[in-house]
Amino acid sequence: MPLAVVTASHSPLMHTVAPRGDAQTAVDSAFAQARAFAAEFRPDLVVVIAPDHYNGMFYDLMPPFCVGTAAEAVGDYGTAQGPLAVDREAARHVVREVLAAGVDLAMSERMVVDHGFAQPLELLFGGIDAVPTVPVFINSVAVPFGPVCRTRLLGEALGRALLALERRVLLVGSGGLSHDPPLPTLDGAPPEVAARLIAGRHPTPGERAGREARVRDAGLAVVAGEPGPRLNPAWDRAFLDLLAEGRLKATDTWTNAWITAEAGNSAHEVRTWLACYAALAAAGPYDMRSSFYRPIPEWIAGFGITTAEPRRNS
Ligand SMILES: O=C(O)/C=C/C(=O)/C=C/C=C(\O)C(=O)O
Ligand SMILES: [Fe+2]
Repeated sequence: MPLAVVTASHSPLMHTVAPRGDAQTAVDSAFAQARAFAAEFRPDLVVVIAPDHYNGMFYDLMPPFCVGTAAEAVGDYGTAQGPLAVDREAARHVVREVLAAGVDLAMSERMVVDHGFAQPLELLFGGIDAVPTVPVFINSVAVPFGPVCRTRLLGEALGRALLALERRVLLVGSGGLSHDPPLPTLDGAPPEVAARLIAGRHPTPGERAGREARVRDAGLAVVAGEPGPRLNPAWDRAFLDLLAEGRLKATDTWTNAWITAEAGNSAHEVRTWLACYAALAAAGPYDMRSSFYRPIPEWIAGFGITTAEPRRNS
């Protein structure tokens, strides 16, 4: 049974900061195209691969990869709060098979997720609990990271596990591309920030509002004419080309320091895209069906959306 892929950037600023020109319309229409692709594929399982931003995963125990056999969204940046419709049996199958393939990953019976998971579920399917889901977390924010090839191998193992299910599985990758939004780092953090990064679960509504306001203000500063964090459209386009041409192994030589220097601290979120495409490649040659890209400084994001499916016999 087939696999298919949709990947999309997410942004906490998407619904609160208006970008210049026609960027909003262009993004809306690219999402409409991705929605139509997903609807036509008729998935009976959606595997969402996404990062977290210190809402569910903290430095008290930070896994590189984790599958949720049950999951709840915190409801940040205007996304819904509540349980995801996790397909528990499929999630447990994925954990078993990926571990058996030699790729270590954690499992959570109470995974907590944020807008990284919720935004694509809402934008593609209309809600966080609208489709049977297996949530797969890839740490893309909390350094240190393992080598990029580990993510590719995770994707390959995931793809093989999903093929064995004999279901119509849509993989959704969330995050990237080049971007560096304001996110605290543990190194050099003042004690109260470090405490939040280590175990900042259940913030008060005031604390959450403060965090969200800081990110929104960064976007509004760009709207007001400040330069904002650097994006790297050339790097983003090269990554999109690499995916379209199936040259996934080329990322094995990428170092984490190089990714950060070229594309920003949060560019590591492209690991979610790499895992999706590696999973799809496990089913054989594929074709990218659509590829949208815009640098959107007001959202502090090189913003991309792609769709892909196995190559059809001609
Ligand atoms: O300041 C904080 O504690 C949290 C900041 C965020 O959650 C920022 C998120 C940014 C993205 O998800 C992005 O990919 O741009
Ligand atoms: Fe993010």
